[in-house]
Amino acid sequence: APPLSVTAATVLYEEREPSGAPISPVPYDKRETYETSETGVGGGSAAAGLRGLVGAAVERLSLADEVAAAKFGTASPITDPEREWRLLDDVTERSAAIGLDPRTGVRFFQAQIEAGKTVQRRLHARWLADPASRPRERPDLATELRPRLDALTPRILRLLRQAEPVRRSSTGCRAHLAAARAEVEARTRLDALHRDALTVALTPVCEIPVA
Ligand SMILES: O=C(O)C(=O)C[C@]1(C(=O)O)C=C[C@@H](O)C=C1
Repeated sequence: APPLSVTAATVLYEEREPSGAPISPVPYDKRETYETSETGVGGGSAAAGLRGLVGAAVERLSLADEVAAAKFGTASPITDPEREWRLLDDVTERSAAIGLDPRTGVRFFQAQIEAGKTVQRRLHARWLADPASRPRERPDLATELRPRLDALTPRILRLLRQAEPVRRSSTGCRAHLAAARAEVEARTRLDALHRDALTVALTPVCEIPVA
C-alpha cells in the first residue's frame, strides 16, 4: 500500500523544499484515511482494528497544527471552553446513538482535546522562539478547521465502538495498541512533539473499562 499522508501541517515544518518553502499540502479530499476494511470488523486482526483508531487520532492531531496556525498571533486563546462543551455534547449524543457508553466517548475525546492543545502550545512556543518556522498561512478556524474536526468525530466514535473486543482484552489491548501504533507510525512521519501528543491521545484506549 502507498504510504499514508499525514495532513499538511505536520509535514510542513519537517520537510521543506530546497528553497525553504513548505511542500505543498495534499488537498484534504485527496488524503488517504485509515478506515474501511481496516476497522477489524468482519475478520480483521485485532491490531488492524486499532489501527483505524490510531490513524484517526493522528489525523485529528495533524489538524491541531492547523488550528495552532489559525490562532497564532490572534486574540483567540488555545482553550475555548464553550467549543469544548459543544463538542463533548455532540460526542455524548453520538455515542448513545451508536451504542457506545457516552462516558467512554467523552473520556476519549477529552484526551484528544488535551493532546491537541499540547500540540498547539508547543507549536506556539516554537513559532515564538523561531520566527522563520512560523506558518505562512492562517487557515480559518470556524469555516475550515472546525468542520474538519467535526467530520472526524463520528468516525472516531465508530472506530472506538468497533474496537471494543480488543479493548476488552485486559492482556491483549496494550500489545495490540502498540502494534497498531507502530504500523501507523511506520507509514506516517511524526516528530517527537506529535509522538508525545499521540501518547496522550491514546492513553484512554486500554484504560476505559468496556461494559
Ligand atoms: O476548536 C478549537 O478552537 C480548538 O482549539 C480545537 C479543540 C479540539 O481539540 O477540538 C481544542 C481546544 C479548544 O479548547 C477547543 C477545541
